[in-house]
Amino acid sequence: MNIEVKELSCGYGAKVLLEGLNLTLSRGEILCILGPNGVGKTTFFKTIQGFLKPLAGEVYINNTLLSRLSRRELAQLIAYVPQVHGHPFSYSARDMVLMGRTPYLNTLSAPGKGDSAVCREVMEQLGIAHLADRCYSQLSGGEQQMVLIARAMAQKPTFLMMDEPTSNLDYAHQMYLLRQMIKLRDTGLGIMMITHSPDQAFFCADNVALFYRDRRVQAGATATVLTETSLKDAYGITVDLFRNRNSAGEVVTTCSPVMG
Ligand SMILES: Nc1ncnc2c1ncn2[C@@H]1O[C@H](COP(=O)(O)OP(=O)(O)OP(=O)(O)O)[C@@H](O)[C@H]1O
Repeated sequence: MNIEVKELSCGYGAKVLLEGLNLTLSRGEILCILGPNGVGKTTFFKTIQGFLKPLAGEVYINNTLLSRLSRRELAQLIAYVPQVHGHPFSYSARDMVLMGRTPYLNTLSAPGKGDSAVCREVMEQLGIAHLADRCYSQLSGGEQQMVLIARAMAQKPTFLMMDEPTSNLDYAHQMYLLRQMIKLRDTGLGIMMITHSPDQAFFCADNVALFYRDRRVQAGATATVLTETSLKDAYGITVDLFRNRNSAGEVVTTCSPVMG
């Protein structure tokens, strides 16, 4: 089972942002998408989820052309965690998570006990069960972020797409979330995640796709794609990469910008 992108070009009409993109996300894999602001990462996500037509090329989900899948079929395969923004309605956090069950409900049917049990389970798994009765719009940005992730997990997808999921989280919650992603990856989920942090990619990604301003995308194993040269090329800043053993004995790569 995989998402396969073949010779994909995406953008808006005459505004081409990416060209000739080839990559695959398999189950049990984390793929991080990196690149400068405005380069087309979210546009790529919209294209993969069928909200935007490809300008050229194809997207296949489990060998089926994306355009052949219904919205319901797609929602049972791919869950999306958007960037946090205000929600005008006063739903409880529990009801927000319950919305993740929509792809499994028939028209006019309400969520049942099984759906509630799934929601309870994912909220517990993500450590946010205590937020269930709180009003979503009154939660902090980080708490809202975790609720949106729980909603996506309640969808019981094969693939999870996350747009900067750690942007509102404090340092401890960032690490907690990345560890959860690794656990979910190990249960067979395929995860595609946009991040602005090469360190996060080094921490959790099996593969990365680095988007450049000139429409190029370099995709492959994290250590092969993210180098001092490619990061300078993509972001225009000099960085040093350090490969060390941490106090737990794990080999880790970290990235440090060179000032001046
Ligand atoms: N509906 C639209 N029509 C035309 N251009 C758009 C539309 N939506 C976004 N854009 C433009 O497309 C470009 C890429 O936007 P996108 O949100 O994909 O970038 P991104 O790489 O996700 O950026 P960031 O890292 O800042 O979130 C931007 O210049 C943006 O203004």
